[in-house]
Amino acid sequence: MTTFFELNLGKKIQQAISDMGFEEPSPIQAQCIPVVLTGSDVIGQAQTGTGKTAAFGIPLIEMAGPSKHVQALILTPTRELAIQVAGELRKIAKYKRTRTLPIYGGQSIGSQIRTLQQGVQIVIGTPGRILDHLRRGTLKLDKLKTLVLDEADEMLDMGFIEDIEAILKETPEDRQTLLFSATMPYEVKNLSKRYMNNPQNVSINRGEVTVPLIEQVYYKVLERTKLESLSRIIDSEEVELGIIFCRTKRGVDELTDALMSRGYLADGLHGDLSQAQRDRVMRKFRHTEIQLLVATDVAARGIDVENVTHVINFDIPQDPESYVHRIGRTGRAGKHGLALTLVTPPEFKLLKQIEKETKAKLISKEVPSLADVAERQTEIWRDRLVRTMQDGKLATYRAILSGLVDEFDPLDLAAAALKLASGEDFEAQESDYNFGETGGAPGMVRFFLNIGRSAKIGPSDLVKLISEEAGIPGGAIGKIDIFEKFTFVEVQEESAPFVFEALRKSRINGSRINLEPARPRERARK
Ligand SMILES: Nc1ncnc2c1ncn2[C@@H]1O[C@H](COP(=O)(O)OP(=O)(O)OP(=O)(O)O)[C@@H](O)[C@H]1O
Ligand SMILES: [Mg+2]
Repeated sequence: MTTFFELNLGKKIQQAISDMGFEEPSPIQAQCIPVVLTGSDVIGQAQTGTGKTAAFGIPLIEMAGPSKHVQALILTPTRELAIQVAGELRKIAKYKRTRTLPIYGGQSIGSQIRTLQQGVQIVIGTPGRILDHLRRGTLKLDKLKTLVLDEADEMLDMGFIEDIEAILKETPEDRQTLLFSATMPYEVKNLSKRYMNNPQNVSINRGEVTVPLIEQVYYKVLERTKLESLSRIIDSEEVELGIIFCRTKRGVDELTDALMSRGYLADGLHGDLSQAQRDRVMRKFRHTEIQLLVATDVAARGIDVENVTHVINFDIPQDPESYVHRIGRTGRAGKHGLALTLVTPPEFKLLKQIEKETKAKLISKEVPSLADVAERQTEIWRDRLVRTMQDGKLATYRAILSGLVDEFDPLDLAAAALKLASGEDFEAQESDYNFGETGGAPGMVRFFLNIGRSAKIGPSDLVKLISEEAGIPGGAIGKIDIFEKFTFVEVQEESAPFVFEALRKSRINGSRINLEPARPRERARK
């Protein structure tokens, strides 16, 4: 087993790597770093989440000299990835202070130009904006020593190849060229030889492209009940962070809205959003302010967010490479992950093709029934409770309870605590969900709001807000049930149209309220 020490890296870099918490090099790092340091061209292939970024990042920083010219250029297919790779390089360069800069579209070109003028040694960018700078003469690559194509097969694909060739023309012939990806189809490897000089192949785990730590499952679903299937699947899983992939931008918008109105903490990411919006969504996801990131393939490659437990293909990916990269957003750096794919009948052929080309075995599971979901929820809460108890550090809570156990039944106390903590009123759900069957109050219409307890708005605030916005007396508002992620409000029938109109237009904490008259829910099958 190689250690970072044995790789003969500078002290400052070794210290930085140790600060990053890396104890030993991953296989691709152990094999690539020495070869890259000799100046060779390298084609590096290793599974998703196995540290390819540092496999080129560490030697790049090691080789960076004091000259203020751009010495290395890393190209990535998306802006988010450019930002992330730049972040990882900055960490490696923490003590050496090599100057790095991410350059991507949608960001002020002026500030990029000013930083470039001050001298940058390593640029990380997306092809379009890099070309823009080359044409303006604000970026010069004539002293470039190393060019890296991260996600190389994507970069050499039709969508990017012209831009890449145009950029290559601006670089010295004798540059070092490094290609990295988890997938490297034969044709791409062949094509890449045109741009490389006697490349060394470093390939880890030949023949097995997906990560064994990712459990792969598929569900047979029908197009028209896909959303309901997805909700049940999510509700019966313990999702810490999940990425849900859709085929189109519009699909992302629609699914995001639908999930939000069902009370999930979700937000969408695709290429038609402004850069500020894209940044905000990624930040919220990285800080776990949202639980579900709904995205197009813009998030399929390279994106590394800690604790993504689930990847869900709401729409099955169109080719096996996309599948490999999408599911690779989980199961990273030695962690387990779950990849769930929804498949409609006409898509079965695609599924078979994915299985064949990735040599992966997807297990088939049934979409859970409502009764299954209820059972799973109970299990999930039971597990969480036991885990919390076993983790200890309960002194404060025990102190609160110690005065109560003499007076009340401990089981009742525990039940009340669980009710509070779960934020779900399982008892209330029995009757309220089945509106129309066990009956909401007569003469009342119930509304469903996508704001919940997390919005920190109490019942009296809601009464005030609704009565003011809709111009109805407060007395027209009946029962309000605030759950963790959503709220039910009952309103007298004659006031309902005003409430509907008013709430549709209003915002709470800056975001649009999703509102719909509550429909009777399917009764859990017993
Ligand atoms: N030697 C190491 N020890 C521990 N963690 C590491 C090591 N190298 C990298 N990591 C961490 O592993 C995670 C995945 O690394 P990285 O994003 O470079 O994977 P990748 O191989 O580029 O994956 P992808 O194919 O999806 O782009 C990152 O969070 C990174 O910080
Ligand atoms: Mg990567």
